[in-house]
Amino acid sequence: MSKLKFAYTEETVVTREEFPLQKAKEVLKDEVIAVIGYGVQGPAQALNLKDNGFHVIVGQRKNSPSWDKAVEDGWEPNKNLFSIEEACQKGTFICYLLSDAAQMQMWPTVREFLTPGKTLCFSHGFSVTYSDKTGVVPPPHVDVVLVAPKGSGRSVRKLFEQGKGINSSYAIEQDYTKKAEEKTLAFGIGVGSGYLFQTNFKHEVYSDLFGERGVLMGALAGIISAQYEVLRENGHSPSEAFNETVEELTQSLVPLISENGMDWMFKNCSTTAQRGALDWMPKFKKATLPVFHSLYKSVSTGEEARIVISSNSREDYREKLEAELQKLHNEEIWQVGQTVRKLRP
Ligand SMILES: NC(=O)c1ccc[n+]([C@@H]2O[C@H](COP(=O)([O-])OP(=O)(O)OC[C@H]3O[C@@H](n4cnc5c(N)ncnc54)[C@H](O)[C@@H]3O)[C@@H](O)[C@H]2O)c1
Ligand SMILES: CC(C)(O)[C@@H](O)C(=O)O
Ligand SMILES: [Mg+2]
Ligand SMILES: [Mg+2]
Repeated sequence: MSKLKFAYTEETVVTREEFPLQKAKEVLKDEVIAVIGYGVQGPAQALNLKDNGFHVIVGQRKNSPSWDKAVEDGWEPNKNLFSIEEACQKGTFICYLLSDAAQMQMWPTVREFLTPGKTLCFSHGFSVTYSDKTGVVPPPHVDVVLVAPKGSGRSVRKLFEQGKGINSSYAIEQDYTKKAEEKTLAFGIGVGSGYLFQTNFKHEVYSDLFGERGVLMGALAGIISAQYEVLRENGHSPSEAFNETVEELTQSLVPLISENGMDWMFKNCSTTAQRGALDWMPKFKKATLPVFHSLYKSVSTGEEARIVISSNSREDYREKLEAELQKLHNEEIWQVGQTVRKLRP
């Protein structure tokens, strides 16, 4: 565990060099890790743990598409794939990876199996931070911890298969055994984290909800849509509008930002582009800053959590969501994208 300087601030970071896989396996050697839920994060974390040699079982609702997916992925019913209840009973380190709304619904069941000394692990601070809405209040005799990969479950698995890793935040909410931190770090290394940085449940959920509604997904999708629309309204062809909005962003410029930062990406564009981007950057910042302020407020007051819980708990939630995503899929820009992607050399 080292203290690293991030610009002017010192933070705690744990790397694989400091906490090797061998040590992680030693720390968790007597634990049965039960991954509850096999949606997006569940498969990635469970498969990475299994491939890394941990004792892991999966708990999932029977007769569900996720159960069938688990079987397809090689999990065997009654051997290492069980109902949620059975897995919670067998597991000593319970990794709660149902959707956030489902965590709330299944809580009365899961709570029954939290006997003294077990660990309850989350990948999001949602259920515990908004306990006034979710009712998720863990008993005092368990460790309550968090390992939150900072990316989609798809990337968690893909990067692991490529021999790389994603970064994760970690937090300890309750340390009953006095070994919570060691176990959490071992688990974080086990699921394939490249490194782990320290947070707390509240900061994890606030930043995560803010980020995904903002730059990572909501704001990104919004400004992409706006720019495409203006280009199309002004007579630009679909391929030109798409290339100038999405394709160049993902294929050329974001990889440059990833390699060496925004300034370096700017340095590798023309002086014409630099002048215009530097002039327009503050205008976009000014236009969006109030939106970001109201978004943070909506997160910190619990309004976003309330919306998530009320909409995701509805019977017809999946169908409604599918219809919304289908609408996005059918938009001209994303239809054009299908053709453009096929043209990539
Ligand atoms: N999706 C991601 O990549 C990602 C990334 C970081 C953190 N997280 C966090 O990880 C956790 C799991 O998220 P996810 O996106 O993998 O979940 P998900 O939406 O994919 O759902 C996971 C499982 O919940 C089950 N489920 C849904 N409703 C249920 C119900 N009423 N009763 C019982 N089971 C039910 C589904 O069968 C599914 O297998 C959440 O806390 C989420 O915030 C997710
Ligand atoms: C992958 C994300 C957006 O980082 C995650 O937070 C999620 O909720 O799926
Ligand atoms: Mg999230
Ligand atoms: Mg996230």
